[in-house]
Amino acid sequence: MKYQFSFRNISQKFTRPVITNHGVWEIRESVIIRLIDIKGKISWGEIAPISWFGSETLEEALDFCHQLPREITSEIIFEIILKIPDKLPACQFGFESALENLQENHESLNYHHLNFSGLLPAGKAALNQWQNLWKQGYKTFKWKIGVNDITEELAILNLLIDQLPESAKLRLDANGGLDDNAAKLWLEKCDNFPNKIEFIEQPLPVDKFSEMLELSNYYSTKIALDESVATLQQLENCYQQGWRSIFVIKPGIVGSPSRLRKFCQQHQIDVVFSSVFETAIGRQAALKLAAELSSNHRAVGFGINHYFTGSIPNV
Ligand SMILES: O=C(O)CCC(=O)C1=CC=C[C@@H](O)[C@@H]1C(=O)O
Ligand SMILES: [Mg+2]
Repeated sequence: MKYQFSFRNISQKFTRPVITNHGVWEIRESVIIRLIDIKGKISWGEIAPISWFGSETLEEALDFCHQLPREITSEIIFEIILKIPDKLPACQFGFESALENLQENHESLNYHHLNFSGLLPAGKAALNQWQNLWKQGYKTFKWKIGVNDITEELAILNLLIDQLPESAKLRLDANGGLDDNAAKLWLEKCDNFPNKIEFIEQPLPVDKFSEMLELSNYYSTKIALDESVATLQQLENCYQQGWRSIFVIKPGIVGSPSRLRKFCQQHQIDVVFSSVFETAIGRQAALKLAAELSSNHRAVGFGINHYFTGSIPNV
């Protein structure tokens, strides 16, 4: 079957910049791809790279799209997908999702059984943001650490824990921004609140795997790898090296959905699915995978709508 292929670079301004140890992120750019079959059926896909996490850059994704023909067959798309090198994981996700949408009625997808985690702003702004999310039904919150001075952040954590309702859970995400001593301080602190702190995400940089493995065996607070398992290759490597605590998987940048399915079906891992701040197009494809592969109770990190205003830009 022949398809008309087109793509468009879009950008969305965050209403509130995403501030992490990686820096201040103000504009989210991604590539929306569109396939139209001879009957006029339209299928969408989204390529939403996060290069500082280890995916390709937006420019590399656009170059890849530019070199493709405007009219392609499903065989060529499949061939393209097989040929997309692992260094273009966001393209793998975008094209394979678009092809899957052509092949099945994905509207039937039901992911309403998933619980969602709401992302709190870094710093003390979290103290007056959690209530709005709680009112919207969020019971799990994620708060960025390693952004401000540790003494200040530990004091804010005390206030957050005092304020949060009994049933609320808190995740802390350091984005690899702590050193060994700071990571131990945070873990010691969190071990005092075993029913409140769900896990600390990526406390140390990606090159400190063995230190994180050691910490995960020493403290009761769980550690979740995120940047360390950003692509399928890294995910497989960390598993082979013995990681059995939590894996944060960002479907939008991890790579091929079919390869991810295979990995999660082969290994019963403790997984948290996480957004890459994609539009509803990428979100739907990512939540489809989360609904299929979330074998446990952990909330999915897709509570980020308050980070954008308005609807998807028209593509
Ligand atoms: O995982 C979530 O709860 C929301 C998404 C999220 O926190 C992130 C998405 C993309 C890049 C980062 O800023 C951040 C993360 O590190 O997990
Ligand atoms: Mg993270």
